[in-house]
Amino acid sequence: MSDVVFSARAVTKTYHMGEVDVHALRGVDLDLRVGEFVVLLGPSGSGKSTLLNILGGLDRPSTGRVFYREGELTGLDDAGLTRYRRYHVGFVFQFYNLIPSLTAKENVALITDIAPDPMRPEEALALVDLTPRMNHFPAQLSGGEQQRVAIARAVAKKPDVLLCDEPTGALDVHTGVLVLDAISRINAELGTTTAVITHNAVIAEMADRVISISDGHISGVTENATKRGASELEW
Ligand SMILES: Nc1ncnc2c1ncn2[C@@H]1O[C@H](COP(=O)(O)OP(=O)(O)OP(=O)(O)O)[C@@H](O)[C@H]1O
Repeated sequence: MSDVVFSARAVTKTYHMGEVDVHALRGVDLDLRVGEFVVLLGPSGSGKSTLLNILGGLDRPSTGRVFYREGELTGLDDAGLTRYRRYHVGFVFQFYNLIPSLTAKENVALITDIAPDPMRPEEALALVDLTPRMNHFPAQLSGGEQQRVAIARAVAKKPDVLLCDEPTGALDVHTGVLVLDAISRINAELGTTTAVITHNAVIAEMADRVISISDGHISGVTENATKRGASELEW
């Protein structure tokens, strides 16, 4: 069996803004392997979110092809992409998007209620060290705790891939480290292929591989001979 989860081939994305064409991706070739922890590193506007959204089936390339395991995402219709996202992908964004009137456990249960083979909400919250806060509402949790609820919600359906867009963007260092630690533990313990977008080069030290993106291109790929744990990072 191939160890490749995603393959992107000659992927471009152009946004047409009135008279102006914005070339967000200018020809990306990329393979992501089963179980790896990848950081997508690049400056603002370089195309990181666009690439992650295409891999996650939230958006489509303008040209090029994207494969997920033995299927082709670029061959799916909208219903197919929705199924793909629902069953295979967990997303974590910079802002947590929790429902304020539901507790942490209830926010996670929203997903576990519709997934085919989920873990229990309690289990997902234990993975991110939030057992004691399970019955708290978002307003009663710190930013980092809310982000960990969002991570629990993303992984509770046991997705194959976890895609995180600036998960620590709104957090201070200490809280950011706790969030990154939760993400890397999930990658290690569940084997969930994980991609994290950041423009913070320090975070790249946690990854198996660092994919550098600039101006819509992949400008470099490096393997980290040794990975650093989240608690060893400082920025
Ligand atoms: N929906 C859209 N419509 C028009 N242009 C867009 C859209 N989404 C992204 N872009 C443009 O595409 C380019 C790449 O954006 P993208 O969000 O992928 O970059 P990024 O590297 O994730 O940036 P950041 O770190 O600031 O989030 C930018 O020039 C952006 O303005």
